[in-house]
Amino acid sequence: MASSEEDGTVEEKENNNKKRTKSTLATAWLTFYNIAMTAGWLVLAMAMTRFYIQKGTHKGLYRSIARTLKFFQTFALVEVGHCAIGIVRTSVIVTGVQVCSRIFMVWFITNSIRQIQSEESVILFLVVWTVTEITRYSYYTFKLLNHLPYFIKWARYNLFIVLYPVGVVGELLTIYAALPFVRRSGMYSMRLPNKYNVSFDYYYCLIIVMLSYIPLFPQLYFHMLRQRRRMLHGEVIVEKDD
Ligand SMILES: CCCCCCCCCCCCC/C=C/C(=O)SCCNC(=O)CCNC(=O)[C@H](O)C(C)(C)COP(=O)(O)OP(=O)(O)OC[C@H]1O[C@@H](n2cnc3c(N)ncnc32)[C@H](O)[C@@H]1OP(=O)(O)O
Repeated sequence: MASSEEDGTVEEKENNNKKRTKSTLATAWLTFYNIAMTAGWLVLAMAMTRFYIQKGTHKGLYRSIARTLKFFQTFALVEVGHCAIGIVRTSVIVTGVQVCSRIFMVWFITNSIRQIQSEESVILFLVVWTVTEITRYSYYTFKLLNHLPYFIKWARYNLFIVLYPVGVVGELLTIYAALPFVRRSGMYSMRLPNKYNVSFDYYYCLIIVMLSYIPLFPQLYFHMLRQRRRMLHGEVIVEKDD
């Protein structure tokens, strides 16, 4: 009897130790990840500012930062994994839509269509993303280190009110600017007849993507407004499961 009680205690202790090791590892990884991402977006901010000061124009700016942008934005896919394995308390769907739409903008629109890289709308969403991500990742970093300055928390849960719609306008204008080039070049499209007997038109796909902002964006925006009420005003909000 005594030995089974002892066994129970040993097992409990082992389980607790395992949980603690797991959460220490998760915290260490998240701290490293958030510091790296803050640094990455700061590098982008500095590169954009330097380019503009030196050249006095935004033309050519995208090409000058393309590599760094592609690397850090693509690396954000890891965040979907964080939610999926439960080391951050965020919805996989919300994070997935956010990250995938950004990756789509970078790889399948801006990077693929040279002619639109100097559009003002590209600079608009790049500046908005950069400000957002520097604020967001530094917020997570300071929070993990238990030293969160109030102004960063304030910026995290207020700036998005303006930046989110402005970023979306930049993205939509960029996709809109891409449409004529996509139609003319027939890029990423498959016309019939072909050996797979499949037809795909990237032009119409882009129109569907633009239309999908209508139902999806308000959901992301209202999610952030709920987070704002929870974090800044301490409201208890019951979120629906994914
Ligand atoms: C394939 C093609 C698809 C096309 C589809 C097209 C449709 C697209 C429609 C909409 C497109 C939107 C495009 C986006 C544009 C822009 O980004 S514009 C720029 C402005 N953007 C923003 O302001 C972004 C706002 N969004 C976000 O912040 C997030 O991405 C989010 C996922 C939407 C919301 O964040 P969420 O994580 O839910 O909230 P938080 O309060 O920040 O965090 C909740 C808890 O989780 C912890 N946490 C999260 N991540 C981390 C981390 N990396 N490290 C540590 N901890 C993390 C966080 O601390 C919170 O913890 P608790 O305090 O314990 O709750």
